[in-house]
Amino acid sequence: MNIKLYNKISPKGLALFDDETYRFGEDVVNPDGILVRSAKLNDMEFNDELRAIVRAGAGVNNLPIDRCSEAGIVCFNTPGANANAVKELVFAGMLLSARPVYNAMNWVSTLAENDDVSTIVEKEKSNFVGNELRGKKLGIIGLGAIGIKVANLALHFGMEVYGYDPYISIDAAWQLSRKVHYAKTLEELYEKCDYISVHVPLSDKTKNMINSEAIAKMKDNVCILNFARGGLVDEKAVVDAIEAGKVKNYVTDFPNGDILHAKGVICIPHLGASTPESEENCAIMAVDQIQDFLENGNILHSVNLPNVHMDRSGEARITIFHRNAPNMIAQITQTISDKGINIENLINKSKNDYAYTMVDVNSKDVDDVVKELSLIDAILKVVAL
Ligand SMILES: NC(=O)c1ccc[n+]([C@@H]2O[C@H](COP(=O)([O-])OP(=O)(O)OC[C@H]3O[C@@H](n4cnc5c(N)ncnc54)[C@H](O)[C@@H]3O)[C@@H](O)[C@H]2O)c1
Ligand SMILES: O=C(O)CC[C@@H](O)C(=O)O
Repeated sequence: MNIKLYNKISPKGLALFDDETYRFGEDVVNPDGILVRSAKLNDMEFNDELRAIVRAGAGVNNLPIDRCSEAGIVCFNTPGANANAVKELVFAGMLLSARPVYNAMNWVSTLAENDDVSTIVEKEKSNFVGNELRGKKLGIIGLGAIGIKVANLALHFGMEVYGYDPYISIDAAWQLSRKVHYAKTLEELYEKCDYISVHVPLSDKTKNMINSEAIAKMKDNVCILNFARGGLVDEKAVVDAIEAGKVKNYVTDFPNGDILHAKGVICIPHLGASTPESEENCAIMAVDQIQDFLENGNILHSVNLPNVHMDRSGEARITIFHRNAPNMIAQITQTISDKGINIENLINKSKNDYAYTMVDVNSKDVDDVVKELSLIDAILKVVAL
């Protein structure tokens, strides 16, 4: 099978590919699977053989999910695999805002070796006084893998933490410290917090959620941290609010030409997940997930289909990506039994508009069945394994 790589995928993950079955690289053509990090695949044409795209990371706004679903391509990500790395950098960002370390270090570097450095430092250090995080209020928007870790760590810094996430998962809620205050509305979080950190996916609903209206509700001198996606923040509104003295800093992992040299903006070059540890975690999860899917049809951590796992039985497995429409199981089983093939085992699960069925059958001779199933209107892709 052919796996096309975009971006640098950790060799620790790639080493898990079985050499006899897989060929991988950046120059692979007609891939069965794609592994990608931040490369934008939104406008890419995909080949018919392509069955899976795995985003080795969390955000999937660089994938055309709707178009993939219609083409029967399963999209995956690796939830939580880089969350610790991002959490740590969020605190670096918070500290860079609280204490003017960056400007102070720049100033120190202007001193000459033959200066009386220690005397000058002691005399001038009062120019670089900052605040402590302890006792300050941190608001976290989005309590997923990263938001939870940031919230829990902030408590150890002595911060008072407010969290907002109307869609929080049960797993996530279990991991969140009881000491985190539950903000019922964004307004509550905005009016209370000195630091506001955004950890939600970028979507049509969340685009520009931090805009001038939101900023107007925030406390004066607030620091806004964005380690999620540039598009979540209306950058012009933030830059204007910094100029007006309303916002102290905007710390972002997503710089661009418009904000690069703006006053009060602290730009980090998308380093949130750039640690060997998280690159390895993401790559290992991505390779495990794509291999189990391409070889067995099992799905774990897809963003357009639910988790589906079935132990192998019978002589062959038929996997079917279809619309979540009425009468699909009846049509599938009828088509198979019309060919005199017995079904050993079957699983069907759906997620929103799409569904996935795996059928284990007692015959290896399934080419005709696959062809007939492919002709059914709501079926988007059929593969025999
Ligand atoms: N800087 C980096 O390198 C880096 C690394 C990893 C992730 N990210 C970004 O961070 C985002 C979050 O990552 P994660 O791993 O925590 O994802 P996650 O899916 O575990 O968590 C996202 C959380 O946001 C919540 N949410 C969604 N819409 C919301 C809304 N309108 N208001 C409040 N909460 C909302 C969800 O319920 C979920 O709990 C990713 O989507 C990605 O864009 C950036
Ligand atoms: O791969 C990276 O370096 C960044 C990943 C990050 O943006 C994510 O969404 O997981």
